Amino acid sequence: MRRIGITGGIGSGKSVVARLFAALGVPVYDSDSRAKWVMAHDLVLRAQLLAAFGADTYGADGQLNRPYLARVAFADPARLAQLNALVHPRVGEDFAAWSAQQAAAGHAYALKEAALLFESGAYQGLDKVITVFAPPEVRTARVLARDAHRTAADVARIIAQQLPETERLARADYVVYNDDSQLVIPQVLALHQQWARE
Ligand SMILES: CC(C)(COP(=O)(O)OP(=O)(O)OC[C@H]1O[C@@H](n2cnc3c(N)ncnc32)[C@H](O)[C@@H]1O)[C@@H](O)C(=O)NCCC(=O)NCCS
Ligand SMILES: Nc1ncnc2c1ncn2[C@@H]1O[C@H](COP(=O)(O)OP(=O)(O)OP(=O)(O)O)[C@@H](O)[C@H]1O
Repeated sequence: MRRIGITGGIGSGKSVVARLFAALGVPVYDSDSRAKWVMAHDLVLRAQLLAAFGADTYGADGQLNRPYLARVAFADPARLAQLNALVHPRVGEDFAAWSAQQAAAGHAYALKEAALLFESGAYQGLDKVITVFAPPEVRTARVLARDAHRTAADVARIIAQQLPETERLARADYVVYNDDSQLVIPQVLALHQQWARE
């Protein structure tokens, strides 16, 4: 089974494109939601996060205090690197177990959706990588329309902490253009037809 990564900057349309592949029956692993799951359920990781980020990391209900962690992590690259160093290896293990199940189920390929596929090194375990492209101004407008709690400054800071668009495009095996320059569904269908039968 081929393991294909799908990445792109915040608001590029990774989730929309991943949902199109899912509609075609392709298994999709969402790194963002799985990262939050392991942060909430892995007891060793919980202890590490509490030691690194303090008691406010989890609320009284035991749930991850995402606004607190976002504020601390996104304000300081060193703290963000510390968070990533704790979380990403666990997400890698979780993905390995998940993708083995998909291979056993007989799928021709599976997708791993991750905002930080290159930044986290997770691309190394994959056969190919798709980058979903949209220019920063389009991505910012989409995120502001989607996330009421985010300001333009928040989005700019997150974009600044992510890989430059040019590098994400150069390192991709395939690009899905989600910048209104062309329809997205035909691009997804063309890639699916290439992998579904191999
Ligand atoms: C810090 C957290 C709790 C903030 O959660 P919150 O729901 O407020 O933001 P969300 O997860 O939607 O992130 C918003 C956007 O920021 C970007 N982003 C997320 N995590 C990171 C990160 N570690 N480094 C840089 N950018 C990131 C992504 O583009 C994401 O779409 C969350 O981002 C997190 O747990 N990050 C660490 C785990 C991780 O790296 N997840 C991504 C897996 S690839
Ligand atoms: N081509 C498009 N036209 C209009 N809206 C779009 C388009 N593509 C995505 N969107 C919208 O833009 C927002 C961002 O898309 P999506 O959530 O798929 O991006 P993402 O890359 O997964 O973002 P994040 O990194 O924040 O998870 C969503 O509200 C989505 O509905």
